[in-house]
Amino acid sequence: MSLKIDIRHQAGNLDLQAQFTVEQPGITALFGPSGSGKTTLINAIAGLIQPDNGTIAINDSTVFDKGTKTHLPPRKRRVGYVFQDARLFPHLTVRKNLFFAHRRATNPLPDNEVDAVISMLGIGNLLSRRPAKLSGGERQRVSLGRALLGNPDILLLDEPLSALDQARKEEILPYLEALRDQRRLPILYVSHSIDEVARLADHIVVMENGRVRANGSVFDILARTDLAPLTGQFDAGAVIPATVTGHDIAGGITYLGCAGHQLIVPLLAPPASKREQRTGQDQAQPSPNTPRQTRLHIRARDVMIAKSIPDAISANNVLPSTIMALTPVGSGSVDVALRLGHASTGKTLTTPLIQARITTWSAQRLSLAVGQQVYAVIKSVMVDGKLRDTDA
Ligand SMILES: Nc1ncnc2c1ncn2[C@@H]1O[C@H](COP(=O)(O)OP(=O)(O)OP(=O)(O)O)[C@@H](O)[C@H]1O
Repeated sequence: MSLKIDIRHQAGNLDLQAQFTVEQPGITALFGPSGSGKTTLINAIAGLIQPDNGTIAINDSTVFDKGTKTHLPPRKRRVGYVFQDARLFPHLTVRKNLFFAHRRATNPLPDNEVDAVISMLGIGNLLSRRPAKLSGGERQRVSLGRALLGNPDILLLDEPLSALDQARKEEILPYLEALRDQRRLPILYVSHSIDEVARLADHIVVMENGRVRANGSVFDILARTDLAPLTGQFDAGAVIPATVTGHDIAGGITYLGCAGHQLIVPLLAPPASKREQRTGQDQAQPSPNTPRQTRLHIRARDVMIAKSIPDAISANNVLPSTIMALTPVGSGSVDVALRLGHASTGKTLTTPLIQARITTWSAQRLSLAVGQQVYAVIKSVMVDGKLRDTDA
């Protein structure tokens, strides 16, 4: 699965010059300030607009090439598009909306997979309803189902959650995670919300003024404090992958594993319980020792640095780390990029990066330098969208 973009397009004041490749399945977020050209770019991929110049290839099939005058119409591109508003036919039931697209697709999803998609999106009980009788979140799930029934090679999502309130967003996010994890379809996801991107995306393409400013894994891009002004409301810091390895219900804590290290946070309820409670099954208690993947958002201002393992402090999470870079921020602070772990001689660390923001005075007092082995003291982390103090 691949998407190769190399286009140039002038639209009003926008001078779009975008060049990037997505080789992997999973979610690639297209992120950037309003007006940076995200929608124009995915409209070009979908075939809704024709760029002034360049090429677009989906799965090695050229869908646009100015040089050879190739411009496949949208329905021949095997692209699923979900807009901000669901755009369902109001006079048709959910079933008819879904199968309207299925019948017209050149290569529709095989019948034996249709039920799996309907069940994955939790819309089986909505099939006889009209769109007016659905919540905003349900409408977007139907819209996702409609796009998937066309059996696309790539899914384009243009801010699919932005018209929903927080509760409806929380309702639909697990379905997007299931889509990412179960169907292994490449998804290009336009979003303004860095929290959504941090939770969902595997890769990020950062756009600014019609240009691709950065392109890389979600973990590398979000650890770059030089991009923090572009990523806006995001607290400078890092997002790192972790596994929920177990719970101590009596002690009120959850154990997380990350790159061979253990972190402790206040007890987390497994997210599956929300879905199961909605379908009527009761699961009030988290089940102990159920591994699941999650992501931790660690803000730079929540990380302190110690040169040796601190004794008798309340912080539970003290992780051996190696200093990779020291970057001044303004006049009085320094961002310290840290890789988890202490490398043995001659070995290069490939563990996740985190950031600590400390005063210049502290950095000088501790004589911090690149390559030094230190300890990151993590005061709080964001897990499942909530900030959790880890020394509580
Ligand atoms: N058909 C057009 N005619 C004139 N200007 C256009 C046209 N299409 C896009 N633009 C210009 O391109 C800019 C970028 O639009 P686009 O919708 O691609 O940005 P965006 O990054 O998706 O923004 P947002 O996040 O606000 O949706 C717009 O602000 C507008 O000035």
